[in-house]
Amino acid sequence: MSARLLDGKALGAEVRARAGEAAKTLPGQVGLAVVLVGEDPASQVYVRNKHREAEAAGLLSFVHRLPADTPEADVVALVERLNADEAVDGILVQMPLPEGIDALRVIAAIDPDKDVDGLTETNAGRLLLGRRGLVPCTPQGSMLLAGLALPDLTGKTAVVVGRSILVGKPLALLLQAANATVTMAHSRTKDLGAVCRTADVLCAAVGRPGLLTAEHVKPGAVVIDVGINRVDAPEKGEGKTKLVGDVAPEAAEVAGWMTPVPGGVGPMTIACLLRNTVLAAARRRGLEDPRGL
Ligand SMILES: NC(=O)C1=CN([C@@H]2O[C@H](COP(=O)(O)OP(=O)(O)OC[C@H]3O[C@@H](n4cnc5c(N)ncnc54)[C@H](OP(=O)(O)O)[C@@H]3O)[C@@H](O)[C@H]2O)C=CC1
Ligand SMILES: Nc1nc(=O)c2c([nH]1)NC[C@@H]1CN(c3ccc(C(=O)N[C@@H](CCC(=O)O)C(=O)O)cc3)C=[N+]21
Repeated sequence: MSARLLDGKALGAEVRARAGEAAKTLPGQVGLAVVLVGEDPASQVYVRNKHREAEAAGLLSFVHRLPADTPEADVVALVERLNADEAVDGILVQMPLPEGIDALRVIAAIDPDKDVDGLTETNAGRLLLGRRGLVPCTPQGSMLLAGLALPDLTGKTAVVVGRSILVGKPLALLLQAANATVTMAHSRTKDLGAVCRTADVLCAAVGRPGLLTAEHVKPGAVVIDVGINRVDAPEKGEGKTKLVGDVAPEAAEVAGWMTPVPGGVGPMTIACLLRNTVLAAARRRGLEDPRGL
């Protein structure tokens, strides 16, 4: 058996197109501000992609680049300016922040109603309590991809490997909200293979290339690979690298459905960021959530 592909590029394009259509129905232009501190090469690529996709969807995109040695207080002051800026509907502070800047303090400065990353305590709390808020983009994108394979997760078993605030924890909450029976695994989990093999939906958000293999996968399972790892690729030529996930490619022999890396959860993350920005814009204008978003 070979797993069917859960295509994040194609679904992401649909989600972006719907976000663009919904943005057009709102008065004024929808604005997204991205803050990038320092020169992390991966972050630069992501921020460029976010800017390009936002503009392609008809949103205004403001990218604020600050040097790595910017004092925390200046980053916080920029966030506060963006909170007060009427043209800005969504604020994203790209992680990781340089050493010496406390990410929690910067995140805490973001207006929760502009927090399109869903990282503030307010939005994390809303998600926990099942109230309307802004849901982190990567977990949201993971759920949309899982939904292509299993439109109804009721009674299904789900295992989430990884318990970060950005991915693992919110993803487990979304799976629970969708009536799955959820297990969370992490670096202290005993017999990860046995735990993972219980999963109808197996989600990997770890950051270790190939940590999960065919042995971790229940036959026919839906595998959502959130991991984005840059590794050497000597087969492509000297000094070349490539992106791989947390799940070894041979797992596709056992899985029923699987997300590729690249082209899986990554593109969905950016699409859901645009979706969240349009949602935030509608709510800030006192309007209903746009239909079909
Ligand atoms: N596609 C996308 O859009 C995005 C992709 N990512 C990618 O997802 C991956 C995870 O990111 P993030 O959640 O931020 O990572 P973190 O480093 O914050 O968390 C990693 C988690 O994996 C767990 N872990 C580490 N080693 C093992 C192990 N051997 N067995 C089981 N669990 C383990 C850790 O456990 P413990 O808590 O015990 O330490 C931790 O909970 C990365 O590759 C990142 O690049 C991230 C964000 C967006
Ligand atoms: N505040 C904050 N919010 C984030 O959501 C956030 C962050 N910081 N820091 C880093 C992680 C990582 N992340 C990705 C987004 C898109 C791709 C993506 O588009 N990936 C493409 C490939 C891109 C490439 O070729 O490098 C793919 O998987 O197909 C990947 C990773 C968002 N993150």
